[in-house]
Order: sequence, then C-alpha cells, then structure tokens
Amino acid sequence: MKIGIDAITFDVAKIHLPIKTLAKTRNIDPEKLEKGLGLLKMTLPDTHQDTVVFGANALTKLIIDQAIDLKDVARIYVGTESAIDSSKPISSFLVALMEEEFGENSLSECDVVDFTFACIGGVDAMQNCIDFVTLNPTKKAIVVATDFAKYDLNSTGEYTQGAGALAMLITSDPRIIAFENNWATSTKGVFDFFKPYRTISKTAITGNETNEAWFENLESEIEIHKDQPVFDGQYSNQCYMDRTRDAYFSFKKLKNTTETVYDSWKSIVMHLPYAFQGRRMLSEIYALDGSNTTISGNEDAIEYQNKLKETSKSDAYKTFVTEKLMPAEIASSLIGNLYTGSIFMGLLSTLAHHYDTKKEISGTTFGFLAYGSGSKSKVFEGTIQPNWKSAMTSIHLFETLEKSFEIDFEAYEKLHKKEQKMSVQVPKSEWTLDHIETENPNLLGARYYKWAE
Ligand SMILES: CC(=O)CC(=O)SCCNC(=O)CCNC(=O)[C@H](O)C(C)(C)COP(=O)(O)OP(=O)(O)OC[C@H]1O[C@@H](n2cnc3c(N)ncnc32)[C@H](O)[C@@H]1OP(=O)(O)O
Repeated sequence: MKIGIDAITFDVAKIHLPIKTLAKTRNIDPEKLEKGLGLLKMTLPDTHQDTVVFGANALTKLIIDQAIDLKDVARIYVGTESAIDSSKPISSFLVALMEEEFGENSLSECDVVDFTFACIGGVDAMQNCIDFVTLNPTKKAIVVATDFAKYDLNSTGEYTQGAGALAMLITSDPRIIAFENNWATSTKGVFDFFKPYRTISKTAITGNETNEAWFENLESEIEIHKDQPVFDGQYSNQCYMDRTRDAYFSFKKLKNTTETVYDSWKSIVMHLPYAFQGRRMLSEIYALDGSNTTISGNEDAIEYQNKLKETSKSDAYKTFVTEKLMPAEIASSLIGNLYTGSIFMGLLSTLAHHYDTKKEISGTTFGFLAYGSGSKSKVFEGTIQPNWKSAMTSIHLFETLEKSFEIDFEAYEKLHKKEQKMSVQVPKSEWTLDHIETENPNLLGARYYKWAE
C-alpha cells in the first residue's frame, strides 16, 4: 500500500525586503549573499500575522481546494519551533479557527498536537501521520508546518529570515508522492541553535535591590521570551553536515546497498535555512559516496577540508547541483528560512519547477535530507506518483511569490522592532490576528483571530 502526500498548500508572508537593500545597509558585499548563499528576498510577517495565521491560512486553503470533508480527517499534526504559547499548541488554535469556518464540532474527534524539534518538527509530524495512515488507510491526516524565522538585527542570521506555512494532506494512494518505509535517523544533543528561556534580574530593571513587585512579577528574575535564537552559525553548519552525513549512511545501511544512493534520486530535497545550504553541505556526502571518490578517510583534517572544497568547486559537482538540488532552491531564494516548512517548500519548489517547465517526473525517486538543530537528521525517500500534475494545477507557487510586496529598510526595522502598529498591507481573504487580551485576568494573553473578507 502506498502512503504519502496527496495535496499541498502554502501561505508565505506577503511582504519582503530585497537582500540587496539589507546588504547595502549592513555594508555586506551583495554578491556574497546573492551568489554565495543564494539569497534574493527575505519575507517577514505583517503586524496582523503570526504562526497561527500562516498555519490557518494554509490549512483553510487545503480544506477548500481539496474539498476535504473534515469528518475524514483523523489528525492535524503541526510542526513548529515558533509556538506562541508554552502550553496551548498552535494546533488547538487551528481547530478553533477551522470550526469557526467549517462548522461547530467539525473537528471534535480529530487528534491534534504540535511537534517541536527545531526545523525537523514538521518531518517528525509527517512521519507520525504516515505511520498512522499505514495502520488506518481509509483515514486522512494533515500536517501543518508553520514558522517565523526571526534573527537579531546585525546578526549573521539576519539575512536568512523568512515566514510562512505549508499544509499537506497525508493519505493512502496519494497523488503527489508515496514514501518508502526506510527512515534513517542521526541524533546528538548539542547547542548549535536554540531558543532558551532568558532572564533579566529585576534589580537591573528597577535599580532597586528589594525585590518589590514589578508589574505583578514577584520573582527577582524577569523571564524573557524571544523569537530570535541563540546560535553559532559555523558550528550549526558543522552539526548539519555531521548529522545529515550520518543519517545518509544509516539510510544506505537500511537499504542494504553498496550503490551510490544519491544516483538513484532524481531530486534531492534538503532542509534549506537559506537557498544554498544544501549545495554547500552536501559535497561531503557526494564525495564519500561517489564511485570515483578522491577521499580515503585517512587524510588529516586540513587535507580533508581541502579535498571537500575541491569537490564542491568541480564541474561534476556543479552539474550535480543544477540537476538535483537547484529546483528546490528557487522558492527558498525568494522567501528565506521557513524552519519546519523549508524542506516541504523545497519539495513544492521542485514540483512547481518541473510542472512549469513541463518535465515528466512520474515514477522518479526523490531523496530527502531533513535537519533540526539541537540536533537531528532524518533521511528518507519517496516516489513521484502518476497523478502528481493534477495536484499542482491550483498551486501557482512562483506567480504568488512574484506578487510579494517590497518594503524599504526603514519599514523592515520598524516591523522587526515591533514599532510598526498598523498593517503594511490591508489583509484580504485571510486569517488575521485581531487582538490579544490584556484586561480579563482569566484570559490574559489569549490571542483572538478573525477572517478578513
Ligand atoms: C537555523 C536552521 O534553520 C537550522 C539549520 O539549518 S542550522 C545550519 C545553518 N545555520 C543557520 O542558518 C544559522 C543562521 N545563519 C548563519 O549563522 C549564517 O547565515 C551562516 C552560518 C549560515 C552563513 O554564514 P556566513 O558567515 O554569512 O557565510 P559563510 O559561511 O562565510 O559563507 C559565505 C559563502 O559566500 C561565498 N562568498 C563570499 N563572498 C562572495 C562573493 N563576493 N561572491 C560570491 N560568493 C561569495 C563564500 O565563498 C562562501 O561560500 P562557500 O563556502 O560555499 O565557498
């Protein structure tokens, strides 16, 4: 029995800052960002948008476009690392909004939960849903991956920001892609990128040593939540390379093959925190699993790195990248990082590219290399199904991204610093964050959403 993705929808932030504008203001060589990292635009949420809004928009579109009867949906599992509450999951908000739109109690028997493991939570959610549908082939599950990749101003992550969501319908006999039951994992607990609870001492804020109540906070430490991560960029790259390499070779063992696995993949879809991360990180796997590898494993660290650099600059590797990785990069260049959604956006970008260029990819196998900081990689593969094109007719990925609204640097900084109070663009036919409760003590911080006609 085949299980996989039957339909995909997306909702990406509709405003963007051109990378050239950021490069100019930050005094960075634009060529480094455009040609070195593959960045063109970075999207960011408007004042009325958050991760619930993106997820709800993608999900509403999926339900309407695919005429899904919610009685058939047994699970809505969300992948996110941008939760807006430490207890109430985004999936709980989504249920409320979907019931508002599609009828009271229409999802009352649906199991919902959020999965958090940095950027790999969406893949974890999907693997779980696939297992569920394998056991219950008449049922359907939906995976939503929603995130806001926000980095500190002036940090090395600043040019990799992005925001949006994807929703995927998981069924038996899927139209788009069916996954094989080989999932290889590599895990190691590290601090490459994380979003810790932080504190500031009350004394530092009030200048007062006596721990007097401060806006009803009785603790001497004031807790701070930030969307921006603590991270070490180059170390996170090393963790990404180590985990994906180990998961790849575990996958090879699972398949019990001595052949070069990536040769059997028409396209390779990786987690893309920025467009060229995959091509920059994959050269090691390319060299190690290649039939004519020049790497023996006995080199010292410097020689090993030099050989990898040589490999990554070779014509053969460039051709490999153009054939197998480039289609997934196109959307990433125009969006930025979607954290949990990035790998699925890479899949959608690949499908849209082949659809728009009229390439037949039915029956070909795609390889997936997922990564989440902290850290974990999963490697798996799937086969494109004969009816994949019928699931692409309503997608319009690149046309939609083309319509993104350009903002200037001043507007970007105001949004980043939360100084912008009014929407930059008037919302239309989409969910919006209406207000956050500030008075009622039993509902303090409750977030309310509404549909903008
Ligand atoms: C966060 C997640 O989503 C989870 C993860 O994946 S973790 C792994 C990724 N980590 C992150 O995304 C964390 C946030 N990002 C960062 O810290 C940084 O953006 C980064 C570490 C990813 C990149 O760091 P950086 O210091 O800006 O770039 P750097 O590593 O020097 O690479 C610049 C590239 O541009 C190239 N370049 C520089 N100037 C150039 C020019 N004028 N023309 C063309 N290319 C140029 C360099 O040669 C280099 O490419 P190669 O190594 O492939 O040759």
